[in-house]
Amino acid sequence: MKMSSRGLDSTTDSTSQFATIEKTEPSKRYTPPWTKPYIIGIGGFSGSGKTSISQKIILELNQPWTVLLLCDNFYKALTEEERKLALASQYDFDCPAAMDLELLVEKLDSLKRGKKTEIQIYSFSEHNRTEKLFTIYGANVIILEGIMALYDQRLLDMMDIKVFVDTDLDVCLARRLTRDILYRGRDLVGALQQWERFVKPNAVKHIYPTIRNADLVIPRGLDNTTAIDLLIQHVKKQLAVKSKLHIQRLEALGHNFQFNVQSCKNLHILPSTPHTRGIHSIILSKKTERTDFIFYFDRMSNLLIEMALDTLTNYTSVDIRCIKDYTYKGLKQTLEVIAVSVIRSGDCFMNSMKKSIPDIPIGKLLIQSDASTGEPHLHTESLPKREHLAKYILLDAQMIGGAGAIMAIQVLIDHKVKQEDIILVCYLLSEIAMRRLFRVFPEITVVVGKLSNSEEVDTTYNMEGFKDSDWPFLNRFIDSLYFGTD
Ligand SMILES: Nc1ncnc2c1ncn2[C@@H]1O[C@H](COP(=O)(O)OP(=O)(O)O)[C@@H](O)[C@H]1O
Ligand SMILES: O=c1ccn([C@@H]2O[C@H](COP(=O)(O)O)[C@@H](O)[C@H]2O)c(=O)[nH]1
Repeated sequence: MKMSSRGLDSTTDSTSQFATIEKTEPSKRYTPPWTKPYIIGIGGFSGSGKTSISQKIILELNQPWTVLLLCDNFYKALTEEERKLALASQYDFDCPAAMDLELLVEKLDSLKRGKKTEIQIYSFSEHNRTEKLFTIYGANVIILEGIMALYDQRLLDMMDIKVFVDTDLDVCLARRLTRDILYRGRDLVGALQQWERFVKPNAVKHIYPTIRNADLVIPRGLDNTTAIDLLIQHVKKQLAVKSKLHIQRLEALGHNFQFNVQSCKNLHILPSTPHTRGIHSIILSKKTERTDFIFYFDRMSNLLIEMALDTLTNYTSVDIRCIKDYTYKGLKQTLEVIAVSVIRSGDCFMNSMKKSIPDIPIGKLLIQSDASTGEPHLHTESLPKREHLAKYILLDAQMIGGAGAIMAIQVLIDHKVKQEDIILVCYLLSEIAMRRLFRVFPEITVVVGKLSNSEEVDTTYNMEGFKDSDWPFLNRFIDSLYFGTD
């Protein structure tokens, strides 16, 4: 195993960089974790075990949004003539010119900047790109794997660690033959001809020299468990540093930020009346029965959804002809309204949402906190596609640290939704979460059932993580909505 000091143990560098950011611009900056994915490049000969090692890393890292990006998807589209040669095993797929490296650089750059990126899938039996698209958004870790992964300087510059899998060429041939015949629709004679004429000479000429770009060399491929474990431990350590920095940034957001609840025109808190206090009393009580909770939470969500709809100003005048030729000067919505639920607690509002706008388009986001770091992770996003402007009502029942809500809003913004078109509806919101939200997104509108201060909620929690003292009853009831248990 060979290691250089470049890729491994760069922990101190990233920490000091963070300190500089905080010093120059105290706590205002927020960088969503997926805009800085950790990129691992894995190069080596065909059949050396690159894909198998990548799969092992994915399994062991067990990180949401780890993406395997195959260089194989970037073979250039073939002409009819070239395709005939390829089908006869007479086409050279192993020289750098066979690959669309420009496109690969463009796509990796897009992913590195946290953009939603579409990759066309390649068919080995057709020797061509298919119509099938693979969409990647919000990757935490990207593994770029392929024979040319360590070839282009622009790709190397984007990688956090570069790995070369150094397996003996004869072993590679044996493994490649079995795989290509079994899974890639090839026959023995053609596969051997291709190997002798193109694969082997190019491996020596173009691929082996890329070993010098590697931070880590893994001899014997998948069999080298020591080297693979070392790599996995290193990546885990780097990811832990990254998520610690992210949490520190998030935590800093709420501090030293003077925020006046009374004068914020974008914050709408449900007026405290005997009626609304009566509903809070039922919802917040530990003793409330499940059926009562569901009934009164539904009442509460009706009130909050009505409030949210009242904040919309995008109306145009219309003349309504009534009976006896009376004309009513009415109003009509000019923008479509879309509901986005943060699974699962946001779903508690869905009933009321559909009662107000029956055919409302619905999007879903699944954001969960990592139990050990407290860092929120985006697991699923499905948003209705819209070319035109729309208003987005984002629904989440409770917010303590605000990290999940910040991430949810950032996802909408990444989908080209403007801050001023987002209305966040939340039943319970802690003051710290509110300060963080407005610090990062001052233009959003927030509709709240009840603002909770530190007397009601222990704000020393781990961002979105819950302690026993943090509103566990609401979680219990949200669970009961789904699973029918108390
Ligand atoms: N250490 C190993 N022992 C046995 N078979 C292996 C080993 N590593 C990989 N293989 C098999 O060899 C073939 C090629 O491995 P793969 O990971 O696809 O290589 P690459 O992506 O570098 O072309 C696959 O069928 C894989 O299952
Ligand atoms: O249409 C194609 C495209 C590529 N190849 C061969 O694939 C390997 C690279 O893939 P690995 O997964 O790294 O083995 C390359 O050596 C090409 O010869 C192909 O046969 N047909």
